[in-house]
Amino acid sequence: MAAELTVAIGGLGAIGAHLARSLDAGVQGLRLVAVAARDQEKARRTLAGFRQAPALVGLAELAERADIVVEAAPAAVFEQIAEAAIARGRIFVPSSVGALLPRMHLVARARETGARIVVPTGALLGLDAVRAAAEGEVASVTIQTRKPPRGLEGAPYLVENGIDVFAIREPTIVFQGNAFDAARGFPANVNVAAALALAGIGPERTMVEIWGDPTVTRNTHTIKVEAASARLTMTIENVPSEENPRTGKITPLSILACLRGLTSTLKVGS
Ligand SMILES: NC(=O)C1=CN([C@@H]2O[C@H](COP(=O)(O)OP(=O)(O)OC[C@H]3O[C@@H](n4cnc5c(N)ncnc54)[C@H](OP(=O)(O)O)[C@@H]3O)[C@@H](O)[C@H]2O)C=CC1
Ligand SMILES: O=C([O-])CC(=O)C(=O)O
Repeated sequence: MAAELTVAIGGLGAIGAHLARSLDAGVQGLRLVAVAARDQEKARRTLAGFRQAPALVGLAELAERADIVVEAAPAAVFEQIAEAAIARGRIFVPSSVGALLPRMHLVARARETGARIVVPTGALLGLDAVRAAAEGEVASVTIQTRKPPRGLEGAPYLVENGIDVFAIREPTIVFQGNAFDAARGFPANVNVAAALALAGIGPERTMVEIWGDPTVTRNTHTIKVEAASARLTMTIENVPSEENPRTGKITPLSILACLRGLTSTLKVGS
């Protein structure tokens, strides 16, 4: 039987709190040992009913406590969590994947320390097929994201361009460009585009459209891939989570599935 891996989570919001609860309920081969949050009182309330409460520690300390460090915090504190985890040679599982794109030196650093960076599929789908296609020739990869306008609120690109999401009355394209620029302009919104770029042909060639769409109630992502081996068109319609409408409910579930894959005897999907 595979040895048990310990898990630490940075952030106890829509993703982190859900994931922490699931791990506390018991997952074969994984044990939650530490978490970090900003509001310590709120974190204590979240952890109050746990069967085995994890230690509440600072962001940089997560890496000292566990084999796997899951980042589930705002992109602004990504580096603090990532650098410590990679320096200690841990398995680093990022949620704020958009924050990884401009920091690819972390991958080189991980190579030196023996750390691994495991990007979960998150709120997206089909990264197994994209990775397979990218082993051969790929002509193009595009992703179209449609969100209820309030789910885009506060994105730096919209602020810089004077776009008021609350004034959007009909489906409106608010961004068109590559995944690198999308991640910079929408750091809390298009982690999915960043993950797609890393799975396939990179952030410069992966093209992104973002729509503010008052006709949708779900965060909807459609990927199209034109490859020598296959043509893929896939759509996922994510139910926004109560805690954070920008984040689809499937995200913590995807990370849990990813963590299970790190220890399970039977692993399905590439
Ligand atoms: N890869 C993917 O497919 C997806 C990725 N994401 C990304 O995942 C990340 C987390 O998302 P989500 O869970 O919805 O975010 P939330 O805003 O719901 O939660 C963020 C958590 O981080 C904590 N936090 C904030 N600042 C600090 C700090 N300085 N130290 C410790 N903890 C801190 C907050 O603490 P407190 O509660 O005390 O305020 C909160 O618990 C985001 O970057 C988001 O964009 C989201 C959806 C899909
Ligand atoms: O990509 C993201 O950051 C989140 C998202 O769209 C979703 O959860 O559907």
